[in-house]
Amino acid sequence: MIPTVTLKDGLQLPAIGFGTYALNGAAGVNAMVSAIDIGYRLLDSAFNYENEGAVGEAIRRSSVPRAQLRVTSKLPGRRQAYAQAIVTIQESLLRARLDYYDLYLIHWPNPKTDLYVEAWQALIDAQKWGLIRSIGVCNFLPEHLERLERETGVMPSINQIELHPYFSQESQRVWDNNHHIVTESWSPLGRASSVLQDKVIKQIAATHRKSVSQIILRWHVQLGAIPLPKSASPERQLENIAIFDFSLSTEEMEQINKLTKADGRIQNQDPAEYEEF
Ligand SMILES: NC(=O)C1=CN([C@@H]2O[C@H](COP(=O)(O)OP(=O)(O)OC[C@H]3O[C@@H](n4cnc5c(N)ncnc54)[C@H](OP(=O)(O)O)[C@@H]3O)[C@@H](O)[C@H]2O)C=CC1
Ligand SMILES: O=C(O)C(=O)[C@@H](O)[C@H](O)C(=O)CO
Repeated sequence: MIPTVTLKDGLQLPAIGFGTYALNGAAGVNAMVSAIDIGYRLLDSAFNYENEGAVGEAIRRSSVPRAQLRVTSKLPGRRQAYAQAIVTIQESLLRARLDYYDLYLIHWPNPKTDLYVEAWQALIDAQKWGLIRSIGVCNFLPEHLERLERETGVMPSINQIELHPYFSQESQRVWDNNHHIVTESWSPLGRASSVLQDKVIKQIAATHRKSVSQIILRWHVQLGAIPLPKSASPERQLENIAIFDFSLSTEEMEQINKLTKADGRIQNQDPAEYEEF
C-alpha cells in the first residue's frame, strides 16, 4: 500500500509518482501502462514533453479506472500570457482526450519574461471552470510564490522542484511546508547521474539490503517530498515503488542530507535566472 499526502485543497496524492519525461510514442505508452499496472497512480507529464497523447492512451489501456489516477501536466513558458494559457490548458486536455487534469502546474516562473502572474490567473480560472482539480507550480522561489499570493490571493498547492541527495533544497522545502505547499521532487534519482554511485548511500543500501535508488526514494518520502522517478523499464519501475516496507533512521537521513552541494544542480537551471519556453 502506498501512503497518501493530502493537499491544502483536499486532493489526495500518493506519496510517490511516475515521471514521464522522454517517454513518447508507442514505447512511451507501453512504459506508462506498465507503471500504472504495477501500482503508480500519479503521472507527471507536461505540454513540452509532447507526450500528453501517450499519457491519455496509457490511461485508457491500463487496468485502472481514470478516477483512481492523478494526472499532471504543465504550462510551458511560451504560453504564459492569459489567453494563450487558457487555450493551452484546453489543448492539453484535447491531446490527452481527458475531461480534466488532477494537477496543472506552471512549468517555470521565467521571471525576466514576467508573465507568471497572468499564467497563474489562467490556472485559477481553469480550476473554477472544472478543467483542473488542483493548481500548482514548478521551480518557484519564495519571491515568486509571495507575489502570486499578493496579486491573486491564491497560493499553489504544489511546488515541483529539482531535489535529490546532491541538491536537497532544505530552505525551499521548509518554506513550502510553512505555507501548506506540498513539495514534489523532479529528477529524484539525479537523472541517473553520479549520485547512484555514492559510497555513503551504497553503504546504507547494503545495511537495508535495498538498492541505492530505493534508499534515495525512501529518503524523499521521509523528507515529506513526493518523488517522481522516471523509468522505461518495468523491473526498475517495480524496484522504485517498493520502498514502503522499511525506513531510514534519523542518523541515515542525516548522512544523506549532508551529501548536498551548493552547486549540486544537474544542469545550470537556477529559476532566478533560467528561462524555459
Ligand atoms: N518540473 C520540471 O521542471 C521538471 C520535471 N521533471 C519530472 O521529473 C521526472 C523525473 O526526472 P528525470 O529527469 O526523468 O530523472 P530521474 O531522476 O527520475 O532519473 C531517470 C533516469 O534514471 C534511470 N533509472 C530509473 N530508475 C532506476 C533504477 N532503479 N536504477 C538505475 N537507474 C534508474 C532511468 O533510466 P531507465 O528509464 O532506463 O530506467 C533514467 O535514465 C521527469 O520524468 C519529469 O516528469 C524532470 C525535470 C524537470
Ligand atoms: O523536463 C523538464 O520538465 C524540464 O523542465 C527540462 O528543462 C529538463 O529539466 C531538462 O533538463 C531538459 O534538458
